[in-house]
Amino acid sequence: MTKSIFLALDFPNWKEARDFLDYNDLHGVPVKVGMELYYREGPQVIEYLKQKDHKIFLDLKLYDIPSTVMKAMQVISSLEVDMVNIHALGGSEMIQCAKEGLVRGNSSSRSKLIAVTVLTSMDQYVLNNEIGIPENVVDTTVKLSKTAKDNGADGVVCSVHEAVNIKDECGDHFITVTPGIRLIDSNINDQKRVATPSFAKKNGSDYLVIGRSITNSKHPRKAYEQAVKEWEDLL
Ligand SMILES: O=C(O)c1cc(=O)[nH]c(=O)n1[C@@H]1O[C@H](COP(=O)(O)O)[C@@H](O)[C@H]1O
Repeated sequence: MTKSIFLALDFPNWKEARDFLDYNDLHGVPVKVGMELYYREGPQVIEYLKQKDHKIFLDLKLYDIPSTVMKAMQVISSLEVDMVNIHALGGSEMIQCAKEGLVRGNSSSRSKLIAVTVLTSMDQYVLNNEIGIPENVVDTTVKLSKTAKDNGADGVVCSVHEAVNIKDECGDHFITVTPGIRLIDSNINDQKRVATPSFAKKNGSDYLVIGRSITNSKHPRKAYEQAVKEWEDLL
């Protein structure tokens, strides 16, 4: 799959998501389906989006004991999405089981397994004082990325600010997916580690995830085009 921007479809139901895509003429753009939409609509939302030729990142961030994650991934693999994610914090055995589940569910699975490192809504203070991880954010994301890679993940979710370090340690083929993207003048909301699309491109991101900078914009189509332009100017 070519490097691209996933539009986060953080909507409460398929009708709202579909109306947004239709009204703003965003047919066929790569999309991310997260917990809110998936928990409401279930697997049929994936089928609807496939029928409309969207590439799909299914963002359910699995994080549980290894056998549970394996069985869940077995089910998810039948959806044949382009990317699916887990939390790297689940550790090596859970990551291996996620991969194993994808293969058991569908031996020719083409879904990329992506591990979330440190959520972009967290900063150094939270990591050190609330979670109890003493290292800084960059070292933590790099360590989690190495664990993810060594145990079968195809890439990670991280912020733009760690992507170069992760590429240095894990190699250029190891995928970096970066949310926390803001167009200039957008509200950062609950995100802490943010960056613009052009900064992301220069700093080791393979895929961007953008939600509210586009969905809350007065002109979502224009906002999407601006993001793509910033991104593609640098390709
Ligand atoms: O896995 C993700 O997609 C994810 C990981 C992360 O660390 N941070 C993060 O924001 N996300 C998702 O990326 C999207 C970002 O949305 P906006 O902040 O509105 O652009 C949301 O759907 C989040 O669930």
